[in-house]
Amino acid sequence: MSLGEFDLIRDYFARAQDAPGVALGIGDDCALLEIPPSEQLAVSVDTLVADVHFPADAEPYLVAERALCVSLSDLAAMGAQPRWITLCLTLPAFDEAWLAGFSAGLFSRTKAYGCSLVGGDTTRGPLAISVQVMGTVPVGQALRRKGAQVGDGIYVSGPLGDGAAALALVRGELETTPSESAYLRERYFQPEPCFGWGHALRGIANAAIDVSDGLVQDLGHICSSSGVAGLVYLERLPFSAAVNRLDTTARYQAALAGGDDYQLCFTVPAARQSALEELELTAFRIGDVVAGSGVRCQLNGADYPISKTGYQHFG
Ligand SMILES: Nc1ncnc2c1ncn2[C@@H]1O[C@H](COP(=O)(O)OP(=O)(O)OP(=O)(O)O)[C@@H](O)[C@H]1O
Ligand SMILES: Cc1ncc(C[n+]2csc(CCOP(=O)(O)O)c2C)c(N)n1
Ligand SMILES: [Mg+2]
Repeated sequence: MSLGEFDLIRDYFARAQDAPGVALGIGDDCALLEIPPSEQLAVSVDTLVADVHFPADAEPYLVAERALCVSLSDLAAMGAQPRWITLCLTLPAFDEAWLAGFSAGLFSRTKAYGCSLVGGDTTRGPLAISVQVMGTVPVGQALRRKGAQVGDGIYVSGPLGDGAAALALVRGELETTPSESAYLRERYFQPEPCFGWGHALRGIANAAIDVSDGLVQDLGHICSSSGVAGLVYLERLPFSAAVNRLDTTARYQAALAGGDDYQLCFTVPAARQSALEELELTAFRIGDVVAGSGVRCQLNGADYPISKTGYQHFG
């Protein structure tokens, strides 16, 4: 007997979940969700296309983890708490082994981040995965791209360039030690959304974004939304041991324009710097918000021209 899309949904995704805030989950025309009156709903969707966002032959468990992590990263960047997700799957075939792995990877991460799958859509075609994420944030407290002010410090939550180095490794173009390989593979397939940071920065940061496309492009979004310019001091950028192994040009290229890092980049005014320092998290101050527009980089005081600012699908 051949199995259809309804069997697929029942067998791999329609788990009984007694999840908070879900009045009605998978199985009807819509899910019904309950949002406390003091909270706003934060919603975002990201699509991952085979061989554009992940290698088509990657293990399905890891593909699911990556899809969830990169989508949740946008909620973290807004300071929202993850609550619910929907999943749109386009699959070339009904491959039970692939689905079993994907479903296990997906539910391992929904459990880790405390969110539940409440619906989705399943179609046949070239492999692509869209995860819509929904979170809640106290009214008026979301971190936005707009709000950076001249005089703010520019910070990142952790090392940059891992995404680009990890992609080179996954493609077999980079040789590293076994422990650095393990680190980079984890950064590629399970890029931790910075929920601790997003939450802690509410009331401290003037503006925030997650670094998905590349630092210069993503910081550029903060700058254009806020009507300011960014000055980045390259000698202050934090790198992992694996990225430090790259030559200088490749290292800065990876950090500035590689993308796939999913760190937060944010700005903090001088008056709230001590509150930032009191957090149990270590931020790296990499630059200053200045008057003007765009993002400029300097290396030890000298201008450092940027040839590429980040990933663009049609660039
Ligand atoms: N096709 C679309 N229709 C409507 N809005 C869109 C569309 N594509 C993107 N957007 C919106 O444009 C804004 C920027 O989207 P973008 O995808 O660049 O941000 P992002 O999700 O932070 O980046 P990334 O996809 O690299 O993680 C978001 O508010 C997004 O919702
Ligand atoms: C197999 C493979 N090839 C290339 C890349 C690099 N890449 C693809 S999309 C993107 C930006 C974020 O995407 P979006 O803007 O669509 O959210 C980056 C850095 C990858 N991750 N996997
Ligand atoms: Mg984003």
